[in-house]
Amino acid sequence: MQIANTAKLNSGCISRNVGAAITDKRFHIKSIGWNDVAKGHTPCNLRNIEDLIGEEIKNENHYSDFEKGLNDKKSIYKYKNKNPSNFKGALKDYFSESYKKNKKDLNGKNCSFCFKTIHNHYEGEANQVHTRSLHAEENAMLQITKLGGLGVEGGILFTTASPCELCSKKAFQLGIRTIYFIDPYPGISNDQILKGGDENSRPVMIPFSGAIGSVYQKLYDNFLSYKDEVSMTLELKSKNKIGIQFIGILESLKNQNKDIRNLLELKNKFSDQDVIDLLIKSINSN
Ligand SMILES: Nc1ccn([C@H]2C[C@H](O)[C@@H](COP(=O)(O)O)O2)c(=O)n1
Repeated sequence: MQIANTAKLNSGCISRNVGAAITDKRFHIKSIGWNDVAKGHTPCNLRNIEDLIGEEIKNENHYSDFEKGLNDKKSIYKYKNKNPSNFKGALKDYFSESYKKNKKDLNGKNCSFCFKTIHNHYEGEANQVHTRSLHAEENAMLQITKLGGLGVEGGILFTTASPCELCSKKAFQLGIRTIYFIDPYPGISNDQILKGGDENSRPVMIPFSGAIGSVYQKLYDNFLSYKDEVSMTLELKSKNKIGIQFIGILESLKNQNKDIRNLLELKNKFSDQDVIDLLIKSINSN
């Protein structure tokens, strides 16, 4: 899950960042994904409403024809209301006034917009399908297909947000048997998809428990190599064993601790107590 959690930092979605990792049943990693736009599309965090709400459209290739209000003449799609009649108009209507008034409060931050939120707002819907990104789980599944990996039947999906209905169906179809998740994502995917069908093939949803993110890092990061830590802990207690064997450790710590640096530079000989005091001080200050 820590790998899925790290993968989510790649996401350019401005609504939610999600990471996923798929393993086989023995926890060998098969693929990693995060929510991201289709290759070649520009992530939302790099786009700016200013490109679209002015008279002239800027940075054209970062926006779809639909967003630019240039719907294909043959398209049967229409916004329900006359005003705004297209997405460009909707974006202006949604943002223009508040943007003009409060732009300075962004302190130079890019004014990105969420297509899904605005489109749904004018449609009067709450449709998750309008997200520009592929979902993290979906991207992890597609990575296996794209790069020709082995099957994941019986495998495990780790995802930082529980899967939506579409990704749940795909997980089911791939034969994934266990889904670990952190945040519950709203919707009926669990009741509608994962608890449907053949009981013997249903993936089981398990809320993740354990250290994650910076807590994981704090818990597992070594201060010293474990070998040195054990020998130091055991041998510091027995007199006259210190001397030379700990000079190596002190050397490796000297850049982190100025007391150790001073001691190594000023003294040729250290008493056992010097070494013990410094190491304890150094461990405590870490
Ligand atoms: N299980 C999930 C749930 C959501 N998302 C992604 C898709 C969108 O990029 C964003 C949507 O978040 P929200 O519905 O909160 O706007 O999160 C995802 O990758 N996996």
